[in-house]
Amino acid sequence: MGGDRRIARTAGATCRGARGWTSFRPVGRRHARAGRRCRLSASLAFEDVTCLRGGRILFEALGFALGPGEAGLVLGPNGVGKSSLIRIAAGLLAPLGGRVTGEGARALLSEAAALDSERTLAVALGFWARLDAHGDAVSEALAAVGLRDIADVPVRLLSTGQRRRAAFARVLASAAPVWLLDEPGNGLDTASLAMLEARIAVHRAAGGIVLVATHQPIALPGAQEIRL
Ligand SMILES: Nc1ncnc2c1ncn2[C@@H]1O[C@H](COP(=O)(O)OP(=O)(O)OP(=O)(O)O)[C@@H](O)[C@H]1O
Repeated sequence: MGGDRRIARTAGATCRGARGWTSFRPVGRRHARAGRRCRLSASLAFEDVTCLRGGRILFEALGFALGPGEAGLVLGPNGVGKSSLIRIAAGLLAPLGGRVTGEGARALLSEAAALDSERTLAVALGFWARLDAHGDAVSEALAAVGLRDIADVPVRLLSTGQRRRAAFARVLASAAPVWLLDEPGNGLDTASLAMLEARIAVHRAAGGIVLVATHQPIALPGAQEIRL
């Protein structure tokens, strides 16, 4: 993976964290964050990743690495490739060059919630949670995002903000240590945004990793900025 410290580079992109340039570190090491012992073992790294989409290079030779408890914040104007980066991290889009490595399952929140619109919220979420072998996590996840009272409502009847919270509940119920969140705050009111930030903080405190692409301000203390 190269040297211990590597300057993230890309055509017109920078990658910098609160503690300076990204550094690669051994996977699975105990991460002392705020004096806490981490329970999750996770990592995510982009190494010289180049993205071609629609015949256009969106970013080139992009590199960054996230260890337990860390967050990456993908920033940039419309159409620059933020969602494409998240899709590459999720394994849904192959990079033209470079590679993505990491440890731990990844959960994706994207524009499409991928919840069966004809099923009730609880059943639609349960489908995915059972695939992830965490079927019993649905009720807890719905409570966490404030949707337990409408667990029996069909997904198609949910409002925009409720739909986004349901998509986030799917991430919570997955128990994946690596969260890939594409515009997670879209459609959320102030209280829901605060809930999202709080859940992300709890996840990171437990050693989880979060990679967020967003237009709106989301509190991610100490996050590495990945500017496209
Ligand atoms: N399936 C596709 N096929 C071809 N080109 C695509 C496809 N999806 C997106 N693109 C193009 O890739 C570029 C980057 O799109 P992407 O959605 O990653 O940008 P973004 O930074 O997330 O934008 P926004 O801030 O508007 O959400 C855009 O020019 C878009 O037209």
